[in-house]
Amino acid sequence: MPEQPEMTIQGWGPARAAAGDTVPKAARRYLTRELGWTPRDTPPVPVAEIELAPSRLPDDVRTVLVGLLGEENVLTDRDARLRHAGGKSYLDLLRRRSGDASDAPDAVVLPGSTEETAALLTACSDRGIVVVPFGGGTSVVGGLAGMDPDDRPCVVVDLSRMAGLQAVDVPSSLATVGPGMRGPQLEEALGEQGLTLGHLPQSFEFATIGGYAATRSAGQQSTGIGRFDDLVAGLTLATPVGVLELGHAPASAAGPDLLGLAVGSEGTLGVITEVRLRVRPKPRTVHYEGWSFRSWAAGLAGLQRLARHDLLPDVVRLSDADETRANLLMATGAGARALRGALKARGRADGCLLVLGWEGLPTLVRARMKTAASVLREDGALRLGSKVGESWRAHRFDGPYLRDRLMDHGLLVETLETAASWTALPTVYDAVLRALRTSLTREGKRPLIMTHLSHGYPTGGSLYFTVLADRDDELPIQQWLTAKRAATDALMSAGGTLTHHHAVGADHRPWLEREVGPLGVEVLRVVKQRLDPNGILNPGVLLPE
Ligand SMILES: Cc1cc2nc3c(=O)[nH]c(=O)nc-3n(C[C@H](O)[C@H](O)[C@H](O)COP(=O)(O)OP(=O)(O)OC[C@H]3O[C@@H](n4cnc5c(N)ncnc54)[C@H](O)[C@@H]3O)c2cc1C
Repeated sequence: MPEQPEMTIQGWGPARAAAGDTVPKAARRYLTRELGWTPRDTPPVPVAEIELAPSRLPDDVRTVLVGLLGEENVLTDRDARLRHAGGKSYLDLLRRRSGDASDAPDAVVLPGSTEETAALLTACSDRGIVVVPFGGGTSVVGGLAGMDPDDRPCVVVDLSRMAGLQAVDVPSSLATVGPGMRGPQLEEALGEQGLTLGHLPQSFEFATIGGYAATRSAGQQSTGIGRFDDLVAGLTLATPVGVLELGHAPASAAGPDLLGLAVGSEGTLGVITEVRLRVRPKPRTVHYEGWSFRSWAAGLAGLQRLARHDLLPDVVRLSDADETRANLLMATGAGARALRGALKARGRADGCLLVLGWEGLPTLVRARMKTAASVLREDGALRLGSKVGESWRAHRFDGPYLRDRLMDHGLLVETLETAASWTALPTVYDAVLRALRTSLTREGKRPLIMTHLSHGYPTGGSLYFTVLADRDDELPIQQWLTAKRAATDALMSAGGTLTHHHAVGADHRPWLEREVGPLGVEVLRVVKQRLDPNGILNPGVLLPE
């Protein structure tokens, strides 16, 4: 199996790049002007200085776990515990960069099969040990916080030993995959058989199949191929009280959908130990292109019409005017200069950029593109060509690397997302911008909020906000918590969902009751009580305190 590189502890990627480790000049200039930002050096403390309390794993529990998994698969060393402390949200990174690893587990265990996982869950349940399933560690909602009201010792279950493509049923387009497998390795293995899964979130390089299923992830192509929920045909869930095998036939009317209950359970009901995925042939044609709309409202209207006529492409990404301007002004090179010039010449300097991606059989792609183009032109859209689309595609995984560099120089950088109906989208958009601007504006400092619509549906779409602001060096955590709380209240009041794809985690759980109602929360509690009677599975996430 291809190797899966280890993630750095205080940021994104396999290791911090030594060369070119600065904010590009154009971005520095633009952000200084926009934000009232004072660029300064705010590097992370050396990893060796991160504080870590001694492991609290009782000796007798360690002996039991070693008996089940082998000495080499029960780790209590500093490096293993630090690598499994929390996820990759802005707040996670702030903590790790400041030397705080108080959320690190007491031990990391690596089961190799469903049977071993089930046995370790029963052992931990019997002994009151908290268990947090861990995929790629890319949660941005505190999904790995391991917070337990009773402060019991905590074990992280790392699924990287279960990371293989186990079987492919080509006629049925089904692949059976270990939960710890990451996207690039899965795509490589499927590609050898002419197949693809096509799930491409921005965290693609490090997130895992089990993590996608546990959080109901959405990828950049989810408009075309569906969200991860749609790609899961079945899965195996190991719980402290037994193993559930869910999803056998291509479709079923045998009662309520238990598979749907496991997908999105965020490690609170069990550990996903195998996933059966719907795969497809690799596309024969791939075409990405850029368009420009005069305004955000015109862009939304254009996409809405495409959605109504079932003409949405596989990738849809409409940037608002602020995101378009920021991307154009921070981009460097001859291509970016030419695009800026062309847009200015055609009176579109303040317009909104739309990236569309089409994949599949050549004749179908051509026909879909032609029909969609005529609809978009009726809405006043201007075709910019494939260079713009290809440039976005080439850089689509760059964002998190730049985030590290911006954090090195005193910036707050975070994202949030929601989804709403076509009718509610403009109100949700306005409400979130207002809330973020109000909470992040201080003397001489204002935030830059860049928004795009991605993931189009017949009934609406998802909004994704990227927030940059000069960091409050005294109270950086409080600064973001205040803004996030205001934005979440605003988007829910305006008709948006609590989360379209980041999941609930620890950060969103105070709002879950508002999303599903008190009875909805009660139903989830009853299911958890049955599968996890001692409440050891990821106690700090999903369900409100
Ligand atoms: C830079 C960046 C970009 C991102 N972009 C996207 C995006 O485009 N789309 C998107 O949907 N998300 C995105 N995310 C969020 C994150 O990548 C997803 O939530 C992803 O699905 C998490 O996968 P993971 O393997 O890293 O899971 P982890 O972070 O390890 O875990 C996430 C949650 O799932 C649980 N879990 C993990 N594995 C299992 C398992 N086998 N069984 C049971 N529970 C399990 C954990 O306990 C935790 O609660 C992004 C995150 C970052 C940092």
